[in-house]
Amino acid sequence: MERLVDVVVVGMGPGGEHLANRLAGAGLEVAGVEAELVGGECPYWACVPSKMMVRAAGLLAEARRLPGMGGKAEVTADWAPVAARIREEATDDWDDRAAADRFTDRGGHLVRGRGRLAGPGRVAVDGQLLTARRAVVLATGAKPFVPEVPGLDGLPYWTHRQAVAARRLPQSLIVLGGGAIGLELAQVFGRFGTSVTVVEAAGHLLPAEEPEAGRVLAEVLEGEGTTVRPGRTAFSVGHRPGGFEVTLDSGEVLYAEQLLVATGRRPDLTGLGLESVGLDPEADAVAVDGRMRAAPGLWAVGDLTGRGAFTHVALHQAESAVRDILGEDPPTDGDRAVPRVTFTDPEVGAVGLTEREAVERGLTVRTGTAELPSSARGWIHKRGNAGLVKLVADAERGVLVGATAVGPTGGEVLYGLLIAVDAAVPVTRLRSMIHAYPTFHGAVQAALDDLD
Ligand SMILES: Cc1cc2nc3c(=O)[nH]c(=O)nc-3n(C[C@H](O)[C@H](O)[C@H](O)COP(=O)(O)OP(=O)(O)OC[C@H]3O[C@@H](n4cnc5c(N)ncnc54)[C@H](O)[C@@H]3O)c2cc1C
Ligand SMILES: NC(=O)c1ccc[n+]([C@@H]2O[C@H](COP(=O)([O-])OP(=O)(O)OC[C@H]3O[C@@H](n4cnc5c(N)ncnc54)[C@H](O)[C@@H]3O)[C@@H](O)[C@H]2O)c1
Repeated sequence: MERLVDVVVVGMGPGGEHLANRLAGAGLEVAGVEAELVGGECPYWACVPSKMMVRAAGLLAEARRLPGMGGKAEVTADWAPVAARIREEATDDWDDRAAADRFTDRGGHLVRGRGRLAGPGRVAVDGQLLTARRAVVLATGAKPFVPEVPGLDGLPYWTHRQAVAARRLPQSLIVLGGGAIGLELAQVFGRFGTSVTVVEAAGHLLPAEEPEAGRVLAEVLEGEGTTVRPGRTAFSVGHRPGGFEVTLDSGEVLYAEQLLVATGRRPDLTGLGLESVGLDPEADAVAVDGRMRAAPGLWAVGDLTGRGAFTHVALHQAESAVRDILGEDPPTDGDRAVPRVTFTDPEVGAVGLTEREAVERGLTVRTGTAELPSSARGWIHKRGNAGLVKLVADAERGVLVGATAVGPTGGEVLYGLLIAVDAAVPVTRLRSMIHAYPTFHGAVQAALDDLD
């Protein structure tokens, strides 16, 4: 069976769904191909349910902070309402009817199945051939990267999907990987009573961010009873009834009821038929230009492009591709400053370059740091006030090229820093601004003063 449309979108996660809905809404004939659920990873197994978990765990932590601050509370953690909320409110029990209807109500043609390029402008899906007059867009996301650890293959370990769908929490958990997924979930489970150990290969947690952020997180997690093993990897893994046995490269042996592998996500290009359009199926990601073009008539957006695996990046890229496909005014720049927030407590908000990245680029780097507990708001806040603001400036241009805000609202404090970095606001101008008192973002002023 063959079908001719204007645009074929392969993969209907945040990137593909946004693009398909926008183009269908603009009157184009759009076929959206989806192998699992319309909406992709973010609403069903990632951002949304994990942030519901984070919110619940945050409430427990705040209640436990009451003594010495405002009374006392007897806190009894209960996973049942979290599991129910994930099923009923976040995922409709992993049913994508609402998202599918949003697309088809706009006139979109939803094709269930796994799409594969079959030459320029052509996509094959289970015996059906879709031909695009105007564009094919790849938006197939990424898959968990599981390291080759002896014994691990074939064992019933968790990825984030099983963690998010858990109806019952394990008594103990080893988390392999101290990045965003590992730390958000480790803290949630720890606060609900699971005994958690985090194993991170790099020298500090959250190695993509400033080391100071990783150190603050390690202190907070350890203070909550979580064991942290930075600079360690798994040497071997075994499993018997009752749980997992993980031997670290140091020789230490860890035991736990469950193992969560959170060692990164990678674009999965296998089976996409990239060779049929002259692209390398062995590449790490699908390379794109500033308009998200991958080849003539072919666009790619989202995690698949390897350019920052965040929903907001997928949406931004999708909008660039939409405008390019519609032939509208120049598409939005693909090189804007990318904000990143890890939703631990404290949150880690970051934008632009870390100090090390700035030095590696040969910039004349100045850094300024302010500790949150010694800021006015941090001191008032008291329990749960761990955090800092770190700024990275290019001294020659007199602008910030990177910034990190760790704290109870680090992701929100980030907004001002995002504007400063993205718009290259001169440091002299930032210093002359008035910061409201007493706010967490007030610490930015002290960090600016520290740049000298
Ligand atoms: C636990 C977790 C928490 C996260 N939290 C956040 C967060 O708080 N904030 C944030 O910004 N990001 C977060 N992320 C990252 C975010 O989920 C991704 O960046 C985002 O989902 C990427 O969107 P995408 O459209 O590129 O791909 P995906 O969401 O992966 O969607 C790709 C879709 O393509 C489909 N597909 C794949 N191959 C084919 C094929 N051949 N044919 C048809 N369909 C196919 C898949 O089934 C899927 O539905 C989190 C990720 C995880 C795992
Ligand atoms: N809040 C958010 O926006 C959010 C939340 C979760 C995930 N995400 C996205 O999902 C992506 C994947 O998340 P992730 O946490 O899996 O990846 P990640 O790359 O952020 O972290 C993986 C960690 O695992 C470590 N690691 C790798 N191999 C290891 C090994 N053998 N033993 C021990 N440690 C090992 C790495 O050093 C790294 O710190 C992230 O890049 C992020 O973009 C975003």
